[in-house]
Amino acid sequence: MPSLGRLHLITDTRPGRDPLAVVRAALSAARAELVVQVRVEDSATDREAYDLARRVLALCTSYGASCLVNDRLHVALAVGAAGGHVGADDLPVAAARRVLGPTGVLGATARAPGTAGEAVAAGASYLGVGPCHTTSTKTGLPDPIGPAGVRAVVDAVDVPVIAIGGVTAARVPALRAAGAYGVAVVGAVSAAADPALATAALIEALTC
Ligand SMILES: Cc1ncc(COP(=O)(O)OP(=O)(O)O)c(N)n1
Ligand SMILES: Cc1ncsc1CCOP(=O)(O)O
Ligand SMILES: [Mg+2]
Repeated sequence: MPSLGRLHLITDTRPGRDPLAVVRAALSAARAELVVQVRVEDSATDREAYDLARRVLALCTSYGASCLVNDRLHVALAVGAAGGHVGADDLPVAAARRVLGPTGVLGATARAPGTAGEAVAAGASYLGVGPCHTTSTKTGLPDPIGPAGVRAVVDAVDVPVIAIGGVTAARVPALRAAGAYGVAVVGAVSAAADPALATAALIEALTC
């Protein structure tokens, strides 16, 4: 399995956004270091998810970057993505592992050491841990766990921890100091005036 990239860009497909333009800009800055996770609204059809994932994967492939699909593992398999990401409302991790097979990249959401350990035992190859900070991109989330919460999970598992939720370049050093392998972002890139510049700043912060 190729090593996991440290910067995960999650697509923002809310109305009025242009996820492909953002992915193009981010790839131009991060190139093979980027992981793009295709995430669509729950209301999107499988056909819409498939069409976006196919386009994102083609862009990623041209830069040697990886593409994952959130929630809809059948879409990940259908387009030939590297893997997928599941959380509490999705397939259980063990079932997701069976769907993706032994070599697929499988991310699982966790915010506490206990559930993190269970996810790894069930087959997760990385963990998305958060929300680390307040986010305006997703509603209904529990309180942020901060870098200390990230550290607690990092100490409990032996897979890469990807910190998520309100991550900005300025917040990366504290998350890395807490042991995060990398970060996942929506707004820090998608809402930036210059998504390529914002991506470059995140990569710079991750490589310091
Ligand atoms: C890297 C990463 N971490 C966490 C999540 C959140 O997944 P989930 O809890 O299933 O919530 P949705 O994204 O499906 O709304 C993620 N997607 N990626
Ligand atoms: C999908 C998801 N899960 C936890 S926070 C989040 C969204 C993160 O978005 P942002 O980087 O804009 O805070
Ligand atoms: Mg999910």
